[in-house]
Amino acid sequence: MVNIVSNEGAKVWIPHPEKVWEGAELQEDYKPNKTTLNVITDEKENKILNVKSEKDLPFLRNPAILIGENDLTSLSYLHEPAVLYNLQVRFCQHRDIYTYCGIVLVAINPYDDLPIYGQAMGDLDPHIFAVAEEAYTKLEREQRDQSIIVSGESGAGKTVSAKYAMRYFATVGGSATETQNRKEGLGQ
Ligand SMILES: Nc1ncnc2c1ncn2[C@@H]1O[C@H](COP(=O)(O)OP(=O)(O)OP(=O)(O)O)[C@@H](O)[C@H]1O
Repeated sequence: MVNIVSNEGAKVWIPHPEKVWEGAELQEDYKPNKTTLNVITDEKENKILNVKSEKDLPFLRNPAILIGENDLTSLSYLHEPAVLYNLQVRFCQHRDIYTYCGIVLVAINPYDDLPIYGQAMGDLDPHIFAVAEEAYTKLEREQRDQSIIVSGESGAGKTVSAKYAMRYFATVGGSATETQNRKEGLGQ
């Protein structure tokens, strides 16, 4: 994605050897004939970026009001640093491990037992139960098989996610069967 707005004062992401990305602010307007761009990082360090063409311009940061959105598609700028930062803010500040990206649910492995698999859950909150519920509702409404694809690297949490999806199905499916059994038991 090429950033179009590159004026002095623009908030950007620049590569960092350890943090991967760090926040910075342009100290001058970008002009096509320039090959460098002065920035000042959030740590107040002056840096000079090599900019041979528009393609080398740093990624623009999203406005602060959008940070922490529960759906990545709501972000004005959707690129690697924007995605990572949004997920980081949600997880580190609010312990939210789930974030939507459209119909995809992104899950961060918290390596911790969080109290997020109980009953209380907002309708719009991204959650593995919400994904399972959507599949189950469509299964019933459309009478067609549904698939949930769980992917990620080793240790990412695929088995645990699948387990919670199965727990949801067992709960809603189980209660329907129990209701049916009860009805049959009552001769209904
Ligand atoms: N939602 C979660 N909440 C708490 N801990 C989790 C969660 N997801 C994963 N973990 C932790 O991470 C460990 C690894 O997760 P999991 O076994 O699901 O990974 P995986 O993607 O299936 O790995 P592999 O591909 O190697 O089988 C779990 O044993 C658990 O300790």
